[in-house]
Amino acid sequence: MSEHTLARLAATIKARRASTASASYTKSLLEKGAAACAKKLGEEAVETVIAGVAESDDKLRAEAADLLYHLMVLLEARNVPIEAVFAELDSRTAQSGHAEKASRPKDGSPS
Ligand SMILES: N=c1c2ncn([C@@H]3O[C@H](COP(=O)(O)OP(=O)(O)OP(=O)(O)O)[C@@H](O)[C@H]3O)c2ncn1[C@@H]1O[C@H](COP(=O)(O)O)[C@@H](O)[C@H]1O
Repeated sequence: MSEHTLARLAATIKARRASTASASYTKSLLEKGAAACAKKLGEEAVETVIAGVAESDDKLRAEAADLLYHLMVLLEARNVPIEAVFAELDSRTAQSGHAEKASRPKDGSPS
């Protein structure tokens, strides 16, 4: 799993919205609207939490994959590009780098 995996999945989900194929779970979910997609994401989040507390690593991995998929579907339903989420994360990394530098003593000695 990488940023590219998520970007590829986002592109597939977007393509499913425009698809005329009837047998797409993604398309049927998107057609129900953002509120239904958000509800589904909430269910998957709860399942992931339960797996994180009380189930096997395999189960947690599977639930985490479901959770990411449903997050991507919600982003598509709301027309929020995954690249905007990546940019948000990148800006936080940059900010925390600045915060680290700012908290270092000016003479460079260890704190
Ligand atoms: N990554 C996923 C993916 N992860 C989870 N899911 C589906 O999400 C659902 C979540 O599990 P549940 O047990 O809650 O499902 P359910 O009871 O069948 O669902 P509901 O009726 O409650 O909505 C399952 O139906 C899974 O198949 C996914 N469905 C599709 N994809 C990918 O999305 C792309 C488009 O797929 P299609 O929509 O099938 O064309 C492809 O690349 C797929 O691999």
